[in-house]
Amino acid sequence: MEFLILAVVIAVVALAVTGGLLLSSRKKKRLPPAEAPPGQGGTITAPPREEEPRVGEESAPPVTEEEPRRTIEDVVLPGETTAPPAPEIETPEPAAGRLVRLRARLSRSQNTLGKGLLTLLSREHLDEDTWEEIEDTLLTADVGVAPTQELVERLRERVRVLGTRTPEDLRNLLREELLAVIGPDADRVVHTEGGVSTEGEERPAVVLVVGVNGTGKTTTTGKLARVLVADGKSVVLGAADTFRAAAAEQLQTWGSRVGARTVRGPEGGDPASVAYDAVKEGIAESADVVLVDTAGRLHTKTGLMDELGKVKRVVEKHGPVNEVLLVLDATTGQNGLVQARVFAEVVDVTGIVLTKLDGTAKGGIVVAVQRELGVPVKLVGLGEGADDLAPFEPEAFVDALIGQ
Ligand SMILES: Nc1nc2c(ncn2[C@@H]2O[C@H](COP(=O)(O)OP(=O)(O)OP(=O)(O)O)[C@@H](O)[C@H]2O)c(=O)[nH]1
Repeated sequence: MEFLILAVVIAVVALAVTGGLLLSSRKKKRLPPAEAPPGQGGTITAPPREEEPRVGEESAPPVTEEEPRRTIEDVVLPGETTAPPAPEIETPEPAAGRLVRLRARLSRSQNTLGKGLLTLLSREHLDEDTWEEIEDTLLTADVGVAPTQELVERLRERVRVLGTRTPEDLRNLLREELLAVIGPDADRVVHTEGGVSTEGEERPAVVLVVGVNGTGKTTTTGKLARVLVADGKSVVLGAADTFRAAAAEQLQTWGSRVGARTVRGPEGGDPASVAYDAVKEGIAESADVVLVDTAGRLHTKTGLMDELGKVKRVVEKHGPVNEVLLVLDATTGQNGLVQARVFAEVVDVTGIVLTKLDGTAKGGIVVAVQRELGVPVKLVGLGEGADDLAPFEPEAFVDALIGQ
């Protein structure tokens, strides 16, 4: 019995010893080969944790970035700097007469408003139905309710007095009445006369460009710079729309094409400070005009008011703002009028720029927006081309509409 107990004890001890040996040999296998760092006499040091291979990395070949081969021209010697090639300065088209040159772009308004009205007025019997159609044509072209009623009233009166109507008579009559409702005598000049700054220095004229993002505001600012350069003015641009990084980039590209410097701020920075710096730069450069592109997020009226109000106040530290141009997209119709109202409550708008008039039959918006704000349309956008922004001339506009 004693022998039996002794044999069992020996067997258990033997098993325990063998198991222990096996475990220790496995652990050793997982350790990396021992390294003897210089001067440490073969002390085993485990590599730092992050150097242990991670899942999926064991089989991947080490990534070695191959340096691109440089030619002798690429090597920059100490003291040398690489300057980007200077952009070619363009000569913009003269601003005068652009509307006449671009008149064909008004073809959609021409067909619905101009030719549509002429066809209706030429009917032999101008009965109530025809007058209703004339009214509808004007309303469809976004002329607005009150101006439409006035215009129809005037046309009825004059047609009655006229008696017999030749096509020529009708054309002249319509031309005169459309012109009267647009306002031939309004001041449509973009005022760019400089002055004297609060510090007594020569000061450039300052034009703030406001409007909802997406109406073509930044492009319009860039195109307006070209109009001014074409008129012999030197321009500095202020990229105060700091909420859209691409806007500053876009504006700078427009500026560089006509040699106008663009003052930018950090993305999301204070628009008022960019506007202030732009005017400061304009004074330092003795520029004629500083054009400031502002941000137009219409999220809340108070937010907009705070932001635009601040930009204007800060800029006015240098001297008064000459123009506040409101950019509106002509294709948005009534929505554009709502925007116009909000902006007019926030800043004193002095002129309207109607963009995308080339893509709409709603040329009558010119009348409606002027009525809404009591402010003249000064410029119209008639295409995506760099020189497709034209000073608004009522005569040329009406002639284009009725095909003269
Ligand atoms: N057809 C036409 N396109 C225009 C006109 N004015 C601007 N555009 C185009 O409208 C497109 C959209 O412009 P927007 O989205 O308003 O861009 P943006 O000019 O940077 O405007 P912001 O967002 O205010 O900075 C651009 O491709 C412009 O070239 C115009 O008068 N006619």
